Amino acid sequence: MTETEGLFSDDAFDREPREVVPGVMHLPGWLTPRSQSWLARQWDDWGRGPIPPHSPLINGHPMSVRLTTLGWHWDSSGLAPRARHFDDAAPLPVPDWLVRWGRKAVQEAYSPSHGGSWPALSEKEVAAWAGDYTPDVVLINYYEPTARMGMHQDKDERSSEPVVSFSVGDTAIFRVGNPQTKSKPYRDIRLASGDLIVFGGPSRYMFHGVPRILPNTAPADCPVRSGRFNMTLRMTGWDKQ
Ligand SMILES: O=C(O)CCC(=O)C(=O)O
Ligand SMILES: [Fe+2]
Repeated sequence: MTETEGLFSDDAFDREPREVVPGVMHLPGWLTPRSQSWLARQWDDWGRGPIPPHSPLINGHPMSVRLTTLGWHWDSSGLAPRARHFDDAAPLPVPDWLVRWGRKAVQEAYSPSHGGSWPALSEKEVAAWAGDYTPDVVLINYYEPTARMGMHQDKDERSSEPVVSFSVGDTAIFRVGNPQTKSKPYRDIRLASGDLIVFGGPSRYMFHGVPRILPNTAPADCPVRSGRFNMTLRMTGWDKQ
């Protein structure tokens, strides 16, 4: 990015909650530094679980991120209760505290106080809906500063409830696309450490990706010294039986 682009990008002005496009709410700095540290520490514990961080293959090529999951296993063929390539291990469960964070995220992101055009519900209606939000799968990605993620849709879930995404560590350029194509129109926004983004409704199946990580941009007190974690909470709508 040139200096001029940096000066005039949307984010240079605005670290307030905002609707990026209908259904996509960005709440900068939503996680406290303490919560960010907590999440970073969990990665170490989760990584020692039955499914160690690994780079799934997409069309035979390893992704540049390292991934582990909670609740369900993910690979390019979709979600499964057990991990074929890891001795059929079952992932660790989604902890209750993370479900609660997901509910709070949905409630706050879609609060009418932020002026989003979707879902056009009252505060009370949003609270009732958010109270039922029960994510049963979490994908946790670690990006080295050189890692990226190509444009894709999150569509392995049957449920169309929103995706809740938390970021910790270096800032990412996050590409908010459209539901039809991997190409334009899209908008690039910065997801910094502690940012929350929620995408649902008309944007639940938008294409999105991470074209770039901005190295050495994590806050000084962030326990992630290099690179970035992102975790996405989702409801699968699938039954394990
Ligand atoms: O790292 C991000 O912000 C996005 C991750 C993502 O799109 C995914 O895990 O499906
Ligand atoms: Fe995604």
